[in-house]
Amino acid sequence: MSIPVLDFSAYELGKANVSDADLEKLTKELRKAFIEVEKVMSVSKKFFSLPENKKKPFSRGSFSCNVNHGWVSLETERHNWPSEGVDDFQDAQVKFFHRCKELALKVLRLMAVGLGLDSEVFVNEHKHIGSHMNATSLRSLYYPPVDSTRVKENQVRCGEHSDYGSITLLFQSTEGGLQVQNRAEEFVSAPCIPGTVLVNIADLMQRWTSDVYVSVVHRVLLPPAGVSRTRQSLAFFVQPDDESVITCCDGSDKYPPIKSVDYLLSRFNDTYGKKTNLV
Ligand SMILES: O=C(O)CCC(=O)C(=O)O
Ligand SMILES: [Fe+2]
Repeated sequence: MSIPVLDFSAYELGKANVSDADLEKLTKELRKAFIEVEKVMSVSKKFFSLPENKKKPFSRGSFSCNVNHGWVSLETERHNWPSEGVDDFQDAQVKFFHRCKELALKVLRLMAVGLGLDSEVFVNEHKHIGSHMNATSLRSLYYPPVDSTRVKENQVRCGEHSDYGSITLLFQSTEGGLQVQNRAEEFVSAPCIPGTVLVNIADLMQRWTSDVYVSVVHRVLLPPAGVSRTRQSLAFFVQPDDESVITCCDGSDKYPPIKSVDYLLSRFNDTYGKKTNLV
């Protein structure tokens, strides 16, 4: 699976007017990037694994509507706070935090519309980003150069996990190293395209949408032996407001309602030691 790359310029930060048509187009692309690509991949895979005689009736050339439609058999075709010591650290981080917040709200709007929901459904539960009533955080990561003679067994840069909140905006340096798991449970390398922001669906969003938007398992491996390269990234972990109760938006009871802060704390306990039981 390749990771979809969308042009967000129609709805970029600071843009005052966005036409309904542009917004609708971007909403569809976003929905497709989050859901439909995987769907198409999986049905295609099913089709390809059928026996030859089941595929033949759908061969290219047998559709009167379009000569190019249809299946082509093999071999047919020839063709990633310190306020002292670093000037402007705090100022830069705070400004960046607010820009991320605005971008995240935009993405959340489109995600809601993409599900046929009111555009503000998710945004309404993210009213307090940047205050003590919301746990959204900006994490700045730097992975130092690696001395391959001192690497421990099975050591990685960041172990496989999915993020806890609604979405994560990830900004990565060009060295790469991030891998994301597709629905076939294979890890694929995320490309580092300058100027792009990687959007990860996180676990609360998966619960919220009853598994329509599925959270992504990801990891960062060490560079190959002998390669000392560093990695730097900025992760903006978007979390619903502490007191928001996340309930399946399709009205189902696939996941029981849970308070955002309770969910986050239980996940932190799991990550940092204590075990909690959640449904
Ligand atoms: O270095 C990265 O880009 C991954 C960081 C990450 O996944 C995390 O902190 O949750
Ligand atoms: Fe992560």
